[in-house]
Amino acid sequence: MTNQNMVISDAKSGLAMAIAVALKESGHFSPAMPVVSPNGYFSRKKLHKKLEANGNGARMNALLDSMRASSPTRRPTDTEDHTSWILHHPSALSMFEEIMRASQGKQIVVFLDYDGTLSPIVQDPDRAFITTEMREAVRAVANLFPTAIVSGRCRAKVYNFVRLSELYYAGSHGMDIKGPAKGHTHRTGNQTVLCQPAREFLPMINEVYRALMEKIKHIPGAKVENNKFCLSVHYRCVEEKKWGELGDQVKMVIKEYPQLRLTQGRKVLEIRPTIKWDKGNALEFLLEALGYAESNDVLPIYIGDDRTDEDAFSVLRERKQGLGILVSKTPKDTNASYSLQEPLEVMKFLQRLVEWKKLSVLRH
Ligand SMILES: O=P(O)(O)OC[C@H]1O[C@H](O[C@H]2O[C@H](CO)[C@@H](O)[C@H](O)[C@H]2O)[C@H](O)[C@@H](O)[C@@H]1O
Repeated sequence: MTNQNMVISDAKSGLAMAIAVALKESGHFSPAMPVVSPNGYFSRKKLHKKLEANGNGARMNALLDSMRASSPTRRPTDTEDHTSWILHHPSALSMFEEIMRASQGKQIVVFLDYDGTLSPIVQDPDRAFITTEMREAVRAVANLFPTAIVSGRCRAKVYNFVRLSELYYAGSHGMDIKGPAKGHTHRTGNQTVLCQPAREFLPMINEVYRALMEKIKHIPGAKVENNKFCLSVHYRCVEEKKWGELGDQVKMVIKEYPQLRLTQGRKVLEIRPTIKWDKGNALEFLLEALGYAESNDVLPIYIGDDRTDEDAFSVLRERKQGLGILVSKTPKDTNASYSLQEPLEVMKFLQRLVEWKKLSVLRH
C-alpha cells in the first residue's frame, strides 16, 4: 500500500478525519498529505476542501464522525476494492491446505472472538446466541487444541452464551482471564489460570455505569452494558440524529475519570481503564500460561471481526507467528492476514480444522 493510495476502514475514517482536523489546526496539515475520506477512500483535495468548508475544524465532532463511520453497511463495496483486498487477505477456507502446511510440527492454539465471529451481530446484545452447530464445532476444536474465547463482554456473560467448560475465557477485552474447568486443562496442568489486571477499577466502573444509565435514559434505544472491567454503550438501536447527543453525554461523564478511556466497536462506545492491557496482552498471557511464551513450536490462530481484535492481530504480526483471520464481508484496514466472511464461514473453518487434525493423527 503506497502513501498515495491509502485504504482505511469505514470505522477508522472518522478517526482519520479527526486526526486530519488536529493536524490542520496544529499547522501540520498539508494538502499533499495522504488522508482518508469518510467513504474509506483517500482524497486529499476533498478532505482539504471539507476542512476549509468547516472553517474552524474544532467545531467538527470527531466522536460523532467516528460513530457514523463505524457503520459498514452505509455504502456498497466497490467490486474492485473487494477484489484487491481479498488478494491481500485471502479466504482462510480457500487457503486452508497452505495454512495447515505451515503448521507442520507446531501446536495449534485457537483464539476466538465472540460477537460477530461465533454469533451473528443482532440488535439486542442479550440475544446474541450461538447456534448448537457452532457450539459443537467449538467443542470439537477445544477437544483437540487449547482454545480460548476472547471477548469484550464480561466473562460470565460470554460463558453463559457458549457454555463449554473446556475453554479458556478472556472477558472484558482480556482483562478477566480464567482457564478451563478441572479435567480439561492442557499444558497448564491443574493450575487455575486467572488474570485480572484491572481489579482496582471495579468500584470506578460501577460508579460510571450508574452515571451513564442516568445520563442516557432519555435517549430511546440507547443501552449501557456492564462488562465488569469495562462498559459498553450501545447505539445500534438509537436514531442517527441522536448519536451526537449520546456521544456528548458519554464524553461528559468520562471526562471526570481520566483513568478511563473511550474506544469504539461495532455501533458501540467502549469505556475501559487506561491500563495497557488489551486482547493482544490476553493472547500473550495465555500463550505464556500454556508454556509457549518463547516457543517456535506454536501456531496461534486468532479469529475476530472487530477493531479490538486488531490488538491481537498486531501481536501475531510482531511475533511473526500464527495467523490472524478477520471476519468481514467488506474490505477493512487490518493486521490480519486472512479473512472469512461471516460466522457461518468461521464454523466451516473450525470443522475443517477438526477433520484435518483427525486425519493427520490417523496418518501418523
Ligand atoms: O469482543 P466481542 O466478543 O466481539 O464483544 C464486543 C462487543 O460485542 C457486543 O456488542 C456487539 O454485538 C451485539 C450483539 O450482536 C450488537 O448488538 C452490538 O451492536 C455490537 O457492538 C457486546 O454487547 C459488547 O458488550 C461487546 O463489547
